[in-house]
Amino acid sequence: MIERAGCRPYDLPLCRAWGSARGGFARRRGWLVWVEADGLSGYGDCAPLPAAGTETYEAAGAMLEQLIARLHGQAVETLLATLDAESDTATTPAARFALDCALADLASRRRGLSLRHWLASEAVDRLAVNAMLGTLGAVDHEALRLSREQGFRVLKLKVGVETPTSDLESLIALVQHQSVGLDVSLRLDANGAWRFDQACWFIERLARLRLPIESIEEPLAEPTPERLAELQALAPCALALDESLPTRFATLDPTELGVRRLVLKPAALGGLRRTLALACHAQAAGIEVVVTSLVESAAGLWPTAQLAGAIASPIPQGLATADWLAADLGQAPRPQGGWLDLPDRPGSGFVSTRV
Ligand SMILES: O=C(O)CCC(=O)C1=CC=C[C@@H](O)[C@@H]1C(=O)O
Ligand SMILES: [Mg+2]
Repeated sequence: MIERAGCRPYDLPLCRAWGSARGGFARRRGWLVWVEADGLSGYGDCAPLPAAGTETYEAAGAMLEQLIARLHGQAVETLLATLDAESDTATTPAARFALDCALADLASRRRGLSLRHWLASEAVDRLAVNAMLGTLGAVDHEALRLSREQGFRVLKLKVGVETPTSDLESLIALVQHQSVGLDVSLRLDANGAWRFDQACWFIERLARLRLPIESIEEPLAEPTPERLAELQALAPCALALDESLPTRFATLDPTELGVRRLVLKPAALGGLRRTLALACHAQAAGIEVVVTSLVESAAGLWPTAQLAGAIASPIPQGLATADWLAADLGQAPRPQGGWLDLPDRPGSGFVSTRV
């Protein structure tokens, strides 16, 4: 039975501004959510980011208050099941994700299991992760070199902030300057910047020039399955849906979206087990999956990484975002040599260090 629960707001500055074709941010605001039962605590993070598909900060705060008010005296398993049942129709995924994580953290601690093993017995302990370098126009050769030296083999860059012509020029310059392509490839994220004709132009050139592109997230401003399938047929790499992924999973057929890959942000999809179910469904149908963070605090990054461990996709995961934050709520998972090793301890791994 939940004996106590609550949340407290946080406001964390970034080391440098995050940019994307859907706009950027210089700080992350949210709430650290906690639940307590049997002398144990569980933590979650509510860090709404509407550009990535969540509700607004105000809507998340209001929903969090309602969700927390109904916890007291309820059994953890009942609450988890209720959240899962309601999530498909909910319009407040970030608030639900926070509570889901706090309850799942508590439930897995109670069972003495890491959160990933609580989610899936065949979970892996090690994940390949990509580096996130920022917008293509702002990235310098030094950052690229450093990431390679640190052991990252997939480097993610935001495109679509500049014109397609200018992005292509920058990419060519970057690739020529560095030995990208020998052992490193680039993951591009257009965040819905391009018209169909612009995307075709860009992708045809990438193919012709044989640039070492690992995948492209959200190429289209109007991402219909038909247009995406046409584009995917032209592309020399996987195209991925991210923020435009439909959230009503019950009726979703991953093979009919037109792309080879799904980027899953559990904080934008409303919960851990619901994202796990979608990932299993997609992988069984031959669609690749990548789990990524929402550039949130350690309280959200830990359960997101644990979920990725449960999903066990071999593709580098978008979990190397802790270094973007100049302050945090606890120690965050940090990759070494391009890999993230997940701890064996019970729960998500998050320990709150600020009071
Ligand atoms: O995928 C990664 O490596 C990190 C996460 C990431 O890139 C994102 C998180 C949140 C908002 C977005 O701008 C961006 C994305 O769209 O994938
Ligand atoms: Mg993306």
